[in-house]
Amino acid sequence: MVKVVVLGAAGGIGQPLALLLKANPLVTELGLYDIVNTPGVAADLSHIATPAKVVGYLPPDEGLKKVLTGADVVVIPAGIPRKPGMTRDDLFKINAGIVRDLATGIAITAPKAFVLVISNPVNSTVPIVAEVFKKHGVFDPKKIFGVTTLDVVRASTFVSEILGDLGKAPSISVPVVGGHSGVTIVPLLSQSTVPLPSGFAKSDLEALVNRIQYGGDEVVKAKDGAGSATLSMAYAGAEFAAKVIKAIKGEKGIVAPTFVNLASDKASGDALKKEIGQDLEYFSAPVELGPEGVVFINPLGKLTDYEKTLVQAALPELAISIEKGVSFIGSSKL
Ligand SMILES: NC(=O)C1=CN([C@@H]2O[C@H](COP(=O)(O)OP(=O)(O)OC[C@H]3O[C@@H](n4cnc5c(N)ncnc54)[C@H](O)[C@@H]3O)[C@@H](O)[C@H]2O)C=CC1
Ligand SMILES: O=C([O-])CC(=O)C(=O)O
Repeated sequence: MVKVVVLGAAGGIGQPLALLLKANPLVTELGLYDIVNTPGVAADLSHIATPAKVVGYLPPDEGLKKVLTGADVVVIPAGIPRKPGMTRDDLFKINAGIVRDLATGIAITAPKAFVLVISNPVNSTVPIVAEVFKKHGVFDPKKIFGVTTLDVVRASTFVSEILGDLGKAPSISVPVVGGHSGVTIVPLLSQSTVPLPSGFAKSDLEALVNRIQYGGDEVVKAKDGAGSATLSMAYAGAEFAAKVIKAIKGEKGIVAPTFVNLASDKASGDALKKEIGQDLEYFSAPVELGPEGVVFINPLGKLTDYEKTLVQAALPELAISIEKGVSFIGSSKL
C-alpha cells in the first residue's frame, strides 16, 4: 500500500503530475490538495481504471490534515511560477511562506513521509522544509528531497538532439549536480552514458551547458507570461516519485538525481563536501535510495577542468540560497 499526496494538485504541474501518479500501478491511494478545484480534479481522475483510490480536499474542514493522514510520499508543486524577466529567487517572497505552511502540516500529520519539493526556488525551499521539521522535532535528512529530475531529463533530450537521434534520449543519462537554478545547475557531460560526438567544439559544449542551465527560461519565454514548465516537470516529477516508491517497496539499486541534505548519509556526504571543497549543507547529486530514504550520495567522480570551474561557480549562489531558506524559518513563528 502506498499513499501519495500532491500539495498544489490543481495547478499547471499538479494536474498532469496527479494524472501520471494515478497511472502508476504501485500507487494505491492518491490524495490531492490545493486551495482551489481539487474535488473536480479528484472526481475526474477517479474514473481512470488503475488501482489508486483518489481523494481531493480543500483548506476548510482540516483538508490538509485529512489529505496528509497516512501519506507515504508527499509531492509539493504548490506556489507561483515565474513570468519572463523573473529569477527563481524572485518567487521566494511568496513561495517560502506557502512551503513553510505546508511543511508544518506534514511535520504534524505525516512526519515520516518522504517529502519531494518541486516549488521554487528549490535551493531555498528544501532547507525551509528541513528547518520546519527541525522545529517540530521530526527532522530526518534522509527523507527530504529537492526535485531536480527535470535538469537531467533536459540534459538527456538536448544531448540526443545533438546526436541527431531523439530515439536515444531515454538511454542517455547525464549526471546534473549542484542545485536547481542557473549557474547552480552543473551538467557533467563528460560522464554522459552516450558520449558527445568526437571533436565536439568547446564553444558548442559551452552552449549546451548554458541551454541545460537555462532550459527553464526557454519555456518561460515561450509561454510568454503564462507560466513555466509544467508538462515536462510533471513527467520528471512522476519519474522521480516512481523511483522513490520502488525504493520504499524494497527494490534495490535505485539511484535518482536529487538535492539533499549532506548529513543524510554522513560518510558519503562528507566525501562530497571534500570533493567540492566547501562545507555546504545541501547539494544535488545522483543518490541511492532505500526504504528509509537516502542510502548513499554518489561522488562527483572524475571531472574535466571545465566542469571543475562550473562546480566552483555554483557554490557561492548555492550557499546564499540555502542560508536564505534556513534563516527564513529561523525568524518565523511556527
Ligand atoms: N523543481 C523544478 O524543476 C520545477 C519547479 N517549478 C515550480 O513549481 C511551482 C508550481 O508551478 P505551476 O504548477 O506551474 O504553478 P501553478 O500556478 O499553475 O500551480 C500552483 C498551484 O499551487 C496552488 N497553491 C497556491 N498556494 C497553495 C497553498 N497554500 N496550498 C496548496 N496549494 C497552493 C495554486 O492554487 C495552484 O493550483 C512553481 O513554484 C514553479 O516555479 C516549475 C517547474 C520546474
Ligand atoms: O524555470 C522555472 O521557473 C521553472 C523551473 O524550475 C524549470 O523549468 O526548470
